[in-house]
Amino acid sequence: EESKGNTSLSTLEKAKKEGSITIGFANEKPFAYQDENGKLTGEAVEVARAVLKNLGINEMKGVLTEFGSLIPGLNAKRFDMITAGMYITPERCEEVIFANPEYTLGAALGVKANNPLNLKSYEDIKSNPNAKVGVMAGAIEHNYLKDSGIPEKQISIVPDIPSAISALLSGRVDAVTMTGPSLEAMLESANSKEIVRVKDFEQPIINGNPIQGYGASAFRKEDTEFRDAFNAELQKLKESGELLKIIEPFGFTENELPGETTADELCK
Ligand SMILES: CC1=N[C@H](C(=O)O)[C@@H](O)CN1
Repeated sequence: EESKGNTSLSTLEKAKKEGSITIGFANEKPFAYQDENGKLTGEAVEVARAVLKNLGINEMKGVLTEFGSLIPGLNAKRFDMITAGMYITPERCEEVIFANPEYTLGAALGVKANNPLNLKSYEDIKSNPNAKVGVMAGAIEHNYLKDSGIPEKQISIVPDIPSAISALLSGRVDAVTMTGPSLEAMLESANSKEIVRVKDFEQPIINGNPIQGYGASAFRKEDTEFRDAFNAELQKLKESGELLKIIEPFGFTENELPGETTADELCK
């Protein structure tokens, strides 16, 4: 605990005073990444940029870290918020607090062209002991795979999304799983006819429901004031329709709008 004397400012007060904030991101296109010119952008970054601007914070500085290190990095104060499109989950809510969601999505599967093992669901991976699936460390899809009953020996954990794609290209894995937008972005940059998205992928059913992720910015537990201020501005962007305009350039549509779902509900 830092001293709470007159001189110690909250994260929000400090950011407002300096007009600047440091965010953690994992270079996962289209959520949060650096473009060709080195500019920090992406769905989550641009939503945060609009919100922060309305809070009087005009500059965002990025700290790149592996997805699995975002929460530890936030809590170690390497940066002051996470803008990585991270899904709100009860486990994560024990370590950080989330703003309300910006979008909602399911999972996707990438395979070799013509899908040689005919993998169309996590169940198909489970029922073929020879099938190996790659997933990014710290990504929720790893939990989905385990919860679907796929043995660990069929799961290959890689540090980031590009490593998942190289594992698939080289044949070290037969499939990769990640969000649809991440897979689409990777297929575009790989620009290879050898790997494809499974079009008729069946969403995994976990606890009786097809999985549905809700992504949001995350903050340290003590920064409730910051999170609440962020939520208030985010709500205005939702009500004005501005949110959709911000996320559309990154491939999101009105189908991905989160509706009225709140972080509170998703933490339970
Ligand atoms: C944007 C994103 N969401 C998922 C998660 O929150 O774990 C993973 O797919 C990693 N990336």
